[in-house]
Amino acid sequence: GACCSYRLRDALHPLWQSPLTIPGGTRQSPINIQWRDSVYDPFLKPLKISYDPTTCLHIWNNGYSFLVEFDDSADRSIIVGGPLENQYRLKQFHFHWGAVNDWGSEHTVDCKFYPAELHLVHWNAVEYPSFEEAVMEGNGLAVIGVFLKLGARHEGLQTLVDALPAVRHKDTVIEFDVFDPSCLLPSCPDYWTYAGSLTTPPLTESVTWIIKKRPIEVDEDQLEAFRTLLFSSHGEEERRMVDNFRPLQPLMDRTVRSSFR
Ligand SMILES: COc1ccc([C@H]2OC(=S)NC2=O)c(OC)c1
Ligand SMILES: [Zn+2]
Repeated sequence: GACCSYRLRDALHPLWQSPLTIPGGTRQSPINIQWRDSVYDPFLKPLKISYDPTTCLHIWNNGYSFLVEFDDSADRSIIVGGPLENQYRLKQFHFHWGAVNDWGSEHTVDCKFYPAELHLVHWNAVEYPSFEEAVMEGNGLAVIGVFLKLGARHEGLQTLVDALPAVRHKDTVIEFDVFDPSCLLPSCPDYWTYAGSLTTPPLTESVTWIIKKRPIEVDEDQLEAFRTLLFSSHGEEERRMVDNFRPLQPLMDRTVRSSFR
């Protein structure tokens, strides 16, 4: 591949103790997005996003990342349009980040890593009865990926950052009852889209990826706050939660489409 060797791909990754690609996987994530190889698709619709901030439930540390989870028992926080055939319900969002600012994102653009990446996770509640079922289906999930770059302080993110000390250890949770995730989206509507997978076990090939072209800006203190979280539970030897991203996977027989020229 252009910017990465795949010999690692078949190794065991320290973080997950499982193969980095599922045997026979043809649409694994993350990937490098080579801007000049992406194909403008004029038939792609604008992505419509409507989130109800009161569907926010809690923040918890699941030992891989910290997740903000939402009440997905009705169509109150949804996305529709873009490359999607159906309406998808927001289930949770979380981040991936590095130990230093030179890396941390899962996807790369022209082989460039960002210090962190946000994943807004949605499931196809039109065709499937639950998130758990949708995770197993080719069109079950839609994940919006947003790159974070080092820059100005992000006021919307700060309310999340202020809650992180309460979820420092794995399996800790706090109530978080009003938050509007649209404050974490860049104003630019442009995105790339491709067919991919979850990036941690079960690695299922069920994700329609929507990767925003423009990053959002966060400051150094906010990135450092992510790095104060722990993979480890209370009472265990402390292991800092950093570098919770999966190595790049081969593009194989896929085309990345863009919503912009
Ligand atoms: C069972 O639910 C899961 C499991 C794994 C992931 C990983 O796959 C991506 S993408 N980021 C991750 O941390 C997930 O995220 C949507 C949801
Ligand atoms: Zn993720």
